Parts: sequence; structure tokens; C-alpha cells
Amino acid sequence: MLQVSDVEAVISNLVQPLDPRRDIEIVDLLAASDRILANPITSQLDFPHWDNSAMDGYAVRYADVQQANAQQPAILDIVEEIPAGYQPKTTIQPGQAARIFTGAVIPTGADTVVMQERTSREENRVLIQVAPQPKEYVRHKGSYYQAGNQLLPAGIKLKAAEIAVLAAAQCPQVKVYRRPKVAIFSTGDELVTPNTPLQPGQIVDSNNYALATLVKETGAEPLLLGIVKDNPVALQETIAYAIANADIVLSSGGVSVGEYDYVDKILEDLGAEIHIRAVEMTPGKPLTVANFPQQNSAIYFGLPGNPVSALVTFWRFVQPTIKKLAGLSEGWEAKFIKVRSHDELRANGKRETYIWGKLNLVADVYEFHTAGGTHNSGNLINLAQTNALAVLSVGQTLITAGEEVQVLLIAAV
Ligand SMILES: Nc1nc2c(c(=O)[nH]1)N[C@H]1C(S)=C(S)[C@@H](COP(=O)(O)OP(=O)(O)OC[C@H]3O[C@@H](n4cnc5c(N)ncnc54)[C@H](O)[C@@H]3O)O[C@H]1N2
Ligand code: MOO
Repeated sequence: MLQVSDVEAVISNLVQPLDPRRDIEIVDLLAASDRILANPITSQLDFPHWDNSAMDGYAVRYADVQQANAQQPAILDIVEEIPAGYQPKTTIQPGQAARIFTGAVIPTGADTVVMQERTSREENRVLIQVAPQPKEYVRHKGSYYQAGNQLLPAGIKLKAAEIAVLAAAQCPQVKVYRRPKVAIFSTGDELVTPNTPLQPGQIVDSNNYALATLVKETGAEPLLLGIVKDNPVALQETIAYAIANADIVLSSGGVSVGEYDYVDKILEDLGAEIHIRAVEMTPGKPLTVANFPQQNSAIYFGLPGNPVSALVTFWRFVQPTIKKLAGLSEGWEAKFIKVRSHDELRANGKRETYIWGKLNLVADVYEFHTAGGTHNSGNLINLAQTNALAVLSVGQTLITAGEEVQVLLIAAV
């Protein structure tokens, strides 16, 4: 059985940095949040676009005010008032100043702005009582970025700051990668939908709902294929349809060793190359990963049926794959951080062990608190409200309370 890190490496190789499946779409800027930028953005403009004032005050010639002090203020004639958005008409001559406001264009002749609080006003004259620094409070044309500079690289997720940059760079529409399509279905004769009264032995399908939510959260488009019975013909039809119509396929259940666990066999019949059949981890040991090199290279994840195992394997392996396929050039990998564990954590040391819980802020420091209740891969109830998985590696059997532990973040803290 493969170790988690080996499995991670094998899966990572199933998506290429320049994956040919990544089509490009053009979207309006307001519809672009959380999409992945497909082209680098080069500036057509200088930022700032004009020399402009950083303060409300007076635009002056530095030479006129460099000696100014409270006893001997420089006294300048105000020849123009320049609000933001206005083109100055006058050239400032020696002995002159312009009233100016934050963001307004610096008039020709002036090179420095004196902020209002360091001046006093006598009708149409201004008294400068404190000498400014040369060029103080002038934001110079092109001092942040210049035309031709790259503002944003391709392969980043567009959040508020990036959208603001695109607006400022006059890009009302933007090229983004198509969202990956992810087919999802559950397998098992015992499964029913949540609106069905339970008969003896039946179990409500929760995996389809959890996986659809996670797929959307990860920036992909779910293709919901429902519940498929433990019937080889129905399963084969569904899998064939899924691989033909999606970039990634997620099934849950049917990957263990029971007589009704048909998934691996059907994948082989359909020409799959099976890369992974099981992982040295708990929960989540029975995991099948395959792709179809002869067809469209769709990646198949046969997730374990136990509800916690399905989600843990999603967070650990599927989420990074979706992010990489979606076109994120950096940061698609599973992310671990080290925090103090509030509770003692135990594992048998045989397999990499994931324990679910929550990061809580305690005196400004995040601490891992284990979820209360029974920790069992069939109990999904205490997974609710968690945001992190503590990870004990193979051979590690104990983390004492207060000791540092590695955690995988699964939701915003
Ligand atoms: N002899 C062995 N038995 C099992 C092994 C093993 O190594 N040898 N591994 C165990 C582990 S670990 C897991 S995890 C499960 C995984 O089994 P399957 O992926 O084949 O899943 P099923 O048998 O179909 O279901 C397991 C369990 O999960 C419930 N389930 C399934 N689908 C859903 C769903 N969509 N929503 C909610 N709950 C679901 C199902 O009813 C079962 O209770 O195998 C162990 N057995
Ligand atoms: O991996 Mo199973 O996922 O241990 O319950």
C-alpha cells in the first residue's frame, strides 16, 4: 500500500502545468470573482496617470518655501483652485501657489504640496509656516507602475484586490479558465435520498451532497449523477457517461474488498489505467485513482463510502487536483500549518491518521481542539463545525496536550 506522500505525487502528475483541457472564457469583471486569470495583464497606463496631490493643501514651488518657518512664513498668492478631476490652466510662477485637493493634478511649475494643516490663509494668500520636504505629497506619474509593466500574472485567483487592479487597468472584461466539470455519484443498494422514509437497512445518501458542496467551493462545476445501485451494468453505464462528460469523476462507495465493490473492475473494463488502489491513511484507506489515457484523460477518484473517509480523501487529494486543473499556478497543494494542540491526540502509528477538530483563537494564538463525540469514519455528525484535520504521521502514536501538531486547513478559520 502506498504512503500518502507517494499518492500525492502520483495524482499531481495526472494534471500538467499547461493542461490542454483548460479552455478560456471571457467574463465581465463583476462576474470574475474567484475565477482563475488565463492571461497575464500588462498595463496600458502609467500609475498614477498624472502627477497628483496626496493631500488637501497648496501646490507650491519648493524653492519658494524651503526657508519657511513660523516666524518667517513664506507668503504666496493663490492663482488657481484645482479640485480632483480638473485640468489646471495656470503655470505656477515664483511667489504663487494653487489651492489643491487630494488626487488633483499638480499644475505646471509646482513641484511640492504643503498640507493644509501647516498653513494659514489670508484672503487670497497662503502663509506656509513649516518648510516641506522637496516634492513632498506629490504622487508622481508612473511611480507605482508604468505602461508595459505586468500587473497580474496568469494562473491567479481573482479576489477583491485583483478585480480592483483590473478595473483600474481598464479591463471591463477578462479572460479566465473554464471551470473544471466534476461528475459526482454515490453507489450502494442501501442508499436513499434525504426525502425518502427509511426502511430497515437503508442509509441516507449524504456523500453526494457534501461532495457537490465541496466541488462548488473549490471553483468547479458539479455534474450530479445521483445514486447508482450496486449493479455492474448500471455502474458501467454511469461511469462511461461520467468520464465522457466531465474532467474529474467522483464516486463514493464500492471501492473496498466486498463482493459488491465493483468499481475497480469496471474501470479496468473501460480501459482505465489504475494508479492507486489503497492509501496508508485513516480514514480513507480504500481509495481508487485512475485515468483514461486513451480517451479524454478524465481523472477518476473512487472515494471510500464512509462519509468521513469520503470527505477526508476529498480534502487531501481531490481538492488540490481540482485547483491545479482549474489553472491555479501556485498554492493548489494541500496546505499544512503547525499549531499547538489543546487536547491529547492518539493514533495507532500504522497509518497516517487524520483527526478532525477546530482551530480556536486562544490568547491570540490558534490552538487545535478535537471535535467532541465519537471519532469514527461512519460518524459525520461531529465533522460539522470543524475546520482542520490534525495529522499524525506513520509511527507517531501520541501528541500530548500543549504539543505542536501539523494540521490541514479544510475551511476558513
Ligand atoms: N474486509 C474489509 N472491509 C472493509 C475494509 C477493508 O479494508 N477490508 N475497509 C473499510 C474501510 S476503511 C472503509 S472506508 C470502507 C469503504 O468501503 P466502500 O468504499 O466499499 O463503501 P461501502 O462499503 O459502499 O460503504 C461503507 C459505509 O459507508 C456508507 N456509505 C456509503 N455511501 C454513502 C453515501 N453516499 N452517503 C452516506 N453513507 C454512505 C455505507 O452505508 C457503509 O456504511 O470499507 C470498510 N470495510
Ligand atoms: O478508511 Mo476507512 O475510511 O478507515 O473508514
